[in-house]
Amino acid sequence: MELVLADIEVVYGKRTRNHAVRGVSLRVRRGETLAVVGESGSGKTTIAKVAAGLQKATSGTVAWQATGDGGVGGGPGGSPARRQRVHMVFQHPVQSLDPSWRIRRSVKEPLRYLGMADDEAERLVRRLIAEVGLDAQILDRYPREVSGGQAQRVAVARALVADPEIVILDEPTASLDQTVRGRILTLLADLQVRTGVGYLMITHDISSVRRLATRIAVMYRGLIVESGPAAAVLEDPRHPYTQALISAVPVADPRVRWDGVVALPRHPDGTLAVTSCPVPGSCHEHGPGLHEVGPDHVAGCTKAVDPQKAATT
Ligand SMILES: Nc1ncnc2c1ncn2[C@@H]1O[C@H](COP(=O)(O)OP(=O)(O)OP(=O)(O)O)[C@@H](O)[C@H]1O
Repeated sequence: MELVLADIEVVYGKRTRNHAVRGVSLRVRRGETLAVVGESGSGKTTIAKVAAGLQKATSGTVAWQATGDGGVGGGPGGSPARRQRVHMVFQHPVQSLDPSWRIRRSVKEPLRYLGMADDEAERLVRRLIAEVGLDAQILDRYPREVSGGQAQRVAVARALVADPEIVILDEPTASLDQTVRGRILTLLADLQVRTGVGYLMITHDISSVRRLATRIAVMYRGLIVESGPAAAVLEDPRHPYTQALISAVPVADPRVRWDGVVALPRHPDGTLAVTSCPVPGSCHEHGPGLHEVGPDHVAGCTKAVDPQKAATT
């Protein structure tokens, strides 16, 4: 199955209208990881919430399409009674768990919601807790009694317990230290191989992108300005904004985040002053639209600058 967002617009506020997302289209397939990257305020979390059904789009559609991989909708994959289509993992794992519930209850909740009998739910919960590398004893604890890394493993177990098609990861490792971050990324990658789950990952963290992404969508001021296979976008970025983002992060230092730390130069009106931009200031509103720059690789720049050419002009 494929989650398809088409032409999503989100405008916050009635009086002071904030056009947070402008005509965004994307798709996430089972077994794939789409990383949505871009600086703070570019609309990534809003897109994640729309995809998860937690935020209504002002216009556009969110739909599931069959891809013939036997997912939800009567195919051979999994019992529909155990299936949830989409689940979200948030940035702050401890805060995302109800403090008054033992871990067992939090992980079991999606199954209870689906009406599963308690003994079957208990069996599944124990299996998932083992799969995320935790001891079953943790089920009797409260969130305040576990570490941030353990809480994120619990959140991943809870996200996967109802066998979703897609898990939305909103900055899944941002609040964790470097070592724990690496382990959670390994866990997410393993679970994807084992279950075929698809990930829509919102992140600032370039090491997460390099590690997990099969596709990358780059957002700038509510627009997708480039998207394509991860290797193509990382190695041959074509939009000046993507080029600026990638060149601003030294590859050798995975601790450097893709945002906040990176101060990109701006014009007084807030648009980016990217030196390789061929038509500065032309991308204010809906931009020039996306066009193909490589196999399955699109960029929304009038010239979709060739980095080598840009360097010599
Ligand atoms: N509930 C809300 N009400 C009003 N404006 C909002 C709301 N949520 C987000 N916004 C605005 O929408 C724009 C996009 O925000 P969003 O959180 O989606 O961006 P982001 O790329 O996820 O940023 P960050 O990385 O900081 O979370 C921003 O201008 C933000 O201020």
